[in-house]
Amino acid sequence: MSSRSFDQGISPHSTSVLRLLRPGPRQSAALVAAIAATTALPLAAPQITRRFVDDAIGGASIRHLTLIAVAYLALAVAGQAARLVAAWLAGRLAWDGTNRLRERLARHALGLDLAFHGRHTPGEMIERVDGDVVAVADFVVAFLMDVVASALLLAGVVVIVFGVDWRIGCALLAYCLLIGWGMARAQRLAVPAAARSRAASARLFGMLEERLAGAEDLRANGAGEHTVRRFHQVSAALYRAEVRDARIGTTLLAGTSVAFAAGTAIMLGLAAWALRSGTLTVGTAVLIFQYTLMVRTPFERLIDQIRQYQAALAGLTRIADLLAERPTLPEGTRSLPATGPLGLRLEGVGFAYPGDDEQVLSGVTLTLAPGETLGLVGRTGSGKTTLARLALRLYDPTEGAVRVGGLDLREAGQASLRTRIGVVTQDVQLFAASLRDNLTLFRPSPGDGRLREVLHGVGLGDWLAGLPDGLDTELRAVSAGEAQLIAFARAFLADPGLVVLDEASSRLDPATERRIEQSIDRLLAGRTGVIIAHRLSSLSRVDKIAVLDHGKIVEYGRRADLAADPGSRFGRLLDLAGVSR
Ligand SMILES: Nc1ncnc2c1ncn2[C@@H]1O[C@H](COP(=O)(O)OP(=O)(O)OP(=O)(O)O)[C@@H](O)[C@H]1O
Repeated sequence: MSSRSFDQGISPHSTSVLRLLRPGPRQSAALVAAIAATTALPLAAPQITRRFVDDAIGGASIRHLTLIAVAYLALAVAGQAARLVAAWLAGRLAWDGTNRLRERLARHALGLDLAFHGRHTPGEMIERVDGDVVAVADFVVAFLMDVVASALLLAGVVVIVFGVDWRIGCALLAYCLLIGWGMARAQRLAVPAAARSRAASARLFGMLEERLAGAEDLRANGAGEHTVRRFHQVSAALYRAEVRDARIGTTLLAGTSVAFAAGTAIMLGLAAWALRSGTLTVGTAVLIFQYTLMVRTPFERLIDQIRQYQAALAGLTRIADLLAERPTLPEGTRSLPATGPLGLRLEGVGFAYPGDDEQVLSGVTLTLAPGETLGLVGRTGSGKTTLARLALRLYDPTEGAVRVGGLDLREAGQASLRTRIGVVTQDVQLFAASLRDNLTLFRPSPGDGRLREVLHGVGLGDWLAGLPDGLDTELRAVSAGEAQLIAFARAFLADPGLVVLDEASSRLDPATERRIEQSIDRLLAGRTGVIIAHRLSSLSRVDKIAVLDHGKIVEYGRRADLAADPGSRFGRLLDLAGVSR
């Protein structure tokens, strides 16, 4: 692997990623020393063998020969110890670097806006933040341990043999170059087969994951047999790819072994020739033989790293691309009013999702005074959730402006936005963590007293009392209703001035529904609210109604006025549901 191929493959962004993996100066110095020892100690071993052989032939005493043998043993042990220390140091370096990089990527990914996350699945992000990072870090360790140490060892062997006999040195150098060239070429044959085998394996796992996730639907619809047949086909494709990969691998291994054996025989022949012509001693011939044997392992390691290098380079590029992603929503610098309810005003708002031509909202104008509540009504796909997302500034409108507390949301800073505007979605995300962490979302707790008070406030007092470890209980099986109430409790804790509420559309039991209704009333008291209403009963509490149809407001006004208007859509909706106006 030449340094040129490294330079060609690594972009400036990737270089900045590698900088994150760089160890401190003391760690680097220790590693350099350990790698130097890992290389130098094995290089010294054949010198001792030469001495032993020549001295033995020269009739040295048993004591003298034993001492040389002990020195040889000590050298071997020291070489292994140095390798262990270097591997440990390189491992530490990789772990530290991996953690730094993973943390940086996770923070970066969390800071990117919804438009980005809409384009990338959670699985893809996990692969980036974990899989790619590990591939890169592993390569860094392997690079230091295998590439650097192996290259040093090879160079050392060639230099030493040159010193012994320049003609044999030349032959060894030519042999190394030939073997290196041959192995690199052979590797090129192996890489596509290995890639095909990995792709087949990814397909199998992707299919398994998807089918297992949908197991309930598949069984309910009697699609099990078809799924198993498909599974069989994908497994067969993996088998074929693996067999091909293994066949190429075995052939290459056999070819490499023959090439090394031939090379060793030639070097041995040269040494024998030099011995006969009297230019070498027997010990030196043994030394050359041993050095020739030493070239095989570094070569194999180097060649193996070419394959790892491809994977690491691909990972590195993807990591760098992710780090180069910038939030598309520029951060404002102003703050929303710190206390009290916040008014909401949409002025001629139009919106299309990034990369999508479809106009999801157009010409939406409405006003909510501080403390007022708005019920958003409309058929599925009419744009209710999208409108809520704009009020939370998860996206910016493509036309018009969204103002909260008099401030255009584009001018507001993230911190103020996230504390002053709260959201409760129907898709409540609970984490495998304690109830306390689920309430505070891992932020410093405002105190157990306050948490208990809020849980009582949303009607979860009895539930809390029944939990084995109270606030420290790890949340596992939580019902949909309880999850909703926990989400209300989160919103209470943040004490926002504007609350966006996407009501649960699924049916809950009457008792839970009542508790949720009560919690909504408490949450909205003294706050401005936008409710995406799925239950008409929720609309009894709102001040205003906006009916959305295909992204346009087709009816908007005070609830009481619309209910009283015999021709209004809202009135007809109430009539249809049998709810009194
Ligand atoms: N992330 C997205 N990217 C692209 N288009 C989207 C995205 N989310 C929603 N849409 C599209 O925007 C339109 C409005 O969707 P939206 O979810 O706002 O409707 P909704 O009224 O909330 O529907 P529901 O009542 O089913 O939740 C739909 O045509 C939908 O396909």
